Amino acid sequence: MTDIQLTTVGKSYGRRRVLAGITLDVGTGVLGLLGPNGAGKTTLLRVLATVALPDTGRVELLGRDPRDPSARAAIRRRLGYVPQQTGFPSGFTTFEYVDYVAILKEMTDRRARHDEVRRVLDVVGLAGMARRRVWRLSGGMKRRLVIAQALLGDPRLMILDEPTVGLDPEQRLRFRDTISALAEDRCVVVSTHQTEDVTAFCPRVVVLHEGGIRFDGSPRLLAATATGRVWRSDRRDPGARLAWRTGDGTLRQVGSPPPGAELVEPSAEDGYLLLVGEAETDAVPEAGT
Ligand SMILES: Nc1ncnc2c1ncn2[C@@H]1O[C@H](COP(=O)(O)OP(=O)(O)OP(=O)(O)O)[C@@H](O)[C@H]1O
Repeated sequence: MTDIQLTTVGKSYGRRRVLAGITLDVGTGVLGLLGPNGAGKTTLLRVLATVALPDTGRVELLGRDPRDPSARAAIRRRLGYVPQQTGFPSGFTTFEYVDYVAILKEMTDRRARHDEVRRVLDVVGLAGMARRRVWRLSGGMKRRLVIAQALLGDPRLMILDEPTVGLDPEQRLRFRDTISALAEDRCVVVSTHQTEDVTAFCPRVVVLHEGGIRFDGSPRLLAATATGRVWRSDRRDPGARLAWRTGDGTLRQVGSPPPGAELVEPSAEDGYLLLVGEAETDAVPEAGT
C-alpha cells in the first residue's frame, strides 16, 4: 500500500527553492531521510505532516489530498508527528502533556485515554516521570516525551524529524526497537544526521540535497556507491576528500585513491559523504532500489 505519494512537489521561501520537484512513493516500513543542514528535510517532513502545503505538485497521504480540510483532519487522526522543535505548555506534568495531545486527537473516553497515555509513557521509559513537570525534565527526556505523544492511538503514518537528538545510547536502541516493531505494519519516515541510525534500522534511505533527491535505495546500495573510493594508509594522500585516524592507528580516507591503495569496504556513511560532497560539482545519477 502506498501511504505517501508525492508528485513533483515544490516549495519556496521567498526566492529560495527549498523543495525542487520531489517525486516519491512510500509504503510500509521505515524510510530514513538523510541530508546536510538546509537540504530541505524539515520542510519535506512538514509537508508530510500536513503542517505545510507545497506551492507546486501533488501530495497524497493515506490516499487523501491534505489541501482539502476534511481530508486533512482525517489524515491527522492517523498521523504521529515528532517535529524538530517543540514548545510545551508551561506547568504541565509529563502525563498532562501527553493527555492534552490525546484530547486534541479526539480520544474522548477518559479511562481508555489515560490507559493509552500510560502505555506510551511506558514505551519511551517515562512511566516513572508521569508526575514530573515538563520543565524539570532533561533535554533527552523531553525528546522522549515528544516521541511518546507521536505514538498515541494507532497512527498509520509516523513522521519523525530528528527524533534521536539528545537520546542516550540505551534510549537510542530502545527507540530503534520501538520504531522497527511499529514499522512492521505502518509507514515511518525518520530524518536524522546519524548515518549509523539509517544503517541500523532503515531498509530504505533517501538522501536529500539542495531540495532534490540524490539517492533512493538501501543502505547497502548507498555503501556500494563508494566502492573503490575508500582506502587505508599511514599518511594522508592528495586524493583524499576526507581522512581520519581510526582505532587501529591507520588513516581511513575517502576520495580518489592513489594506484595500489589498500581499498577497504565502504560504509553507508562513506557513500553519503561522497554523494553530498560531489553533488555540488557533478551530476550524480539517482540510484534505484
Ligand atoms: N519558514 C521559513 N522561512 C524562510 N526560510 C526557511 C523557512 N524554513 C526553512 N527555511 C530555509 O529553507 C532551507 C531548508 O530548511 P530545512 O529546515 O527544511 O532544512 P533541513 O534539511 O531540515 O536542515 P537541518 O538539517 O539544518 O535541520 C534552509 O535554507 C532554511 O533556511
